[in-house]
Amino acid sequence: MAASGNAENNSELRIFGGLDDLATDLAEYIAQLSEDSVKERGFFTIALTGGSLIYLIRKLSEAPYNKTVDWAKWYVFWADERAVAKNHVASNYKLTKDGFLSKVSILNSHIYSINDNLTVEEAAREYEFAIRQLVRMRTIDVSEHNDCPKFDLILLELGSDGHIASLFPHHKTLERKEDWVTYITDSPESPPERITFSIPVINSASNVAIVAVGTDKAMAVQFAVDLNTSFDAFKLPARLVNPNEGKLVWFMDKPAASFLDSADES
Ligand SMILES: O=C1O[C@H](COP(=O)(O)O)[C@@H](O)[C@H](O)[C@H]1O
Repeated sequence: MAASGNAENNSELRIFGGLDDLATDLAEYIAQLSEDSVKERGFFTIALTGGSLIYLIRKLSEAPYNKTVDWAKWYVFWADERAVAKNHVASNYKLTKDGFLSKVSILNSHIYSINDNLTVEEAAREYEFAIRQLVRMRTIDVSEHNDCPKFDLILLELGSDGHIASLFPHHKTLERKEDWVTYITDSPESPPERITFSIPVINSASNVAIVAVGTDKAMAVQFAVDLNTSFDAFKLPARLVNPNEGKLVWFMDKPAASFLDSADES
């Protein structure tokens, strides 16, 4: 693995020769954050997304983590969801349940999936309300910077157009400052209706990790990571990820990192 950091914005790039090494390191990173959060606050609040990410966190359900992680302290959320039934192949909940949740002992009452029986607007409001209750009880920490929830970890996957969660280039959701959870009805990727965390919520997390794998992500990675290049961030939502008080770690394979100078060092 090649690693490099940027002290100015508290970010780190981890570049791996293969997906198995990436998955091993990602599992260790999540397990360590879980241990630290449980020690510090008694809970671990994690927001997941869809894509190949769920396959890449599979090692958490294997030894030693299946035994060593304090699963009873986990609270699981989704940073985005597609407006489809929970048993639909495009559902991020289904993907996560089949690939991860069904293999570890997280309490059902700690799994906060997004309601698939409402309009996206209603589902977003309901989800935000549930998160507000958990912030009030301090199960989810609160940001000292604003009143936003401070998740212990938000785990995102980069889209080849630079989208993260369901925040797409040039979309008006990128400007939402007040909403914690918002919705779209015109996603450029199917399905068109989706629910998503807003940028302020993502940037209020204690830790944000972005996974990028494959050559089709290389261009988006370059513009998201190289903050010295002038570039309109609204064209590339991942560039807007800059945790206020937290840390950002990128996990990528060599093809995704191939346009970065640091990729040559590994
Ligand atoms: O639509 C989505 O895409 C991203 C990942 O992008 P992909 O092009 O690699 O599939 C995913 O993280 C997000 O949760 C999802 O809804």
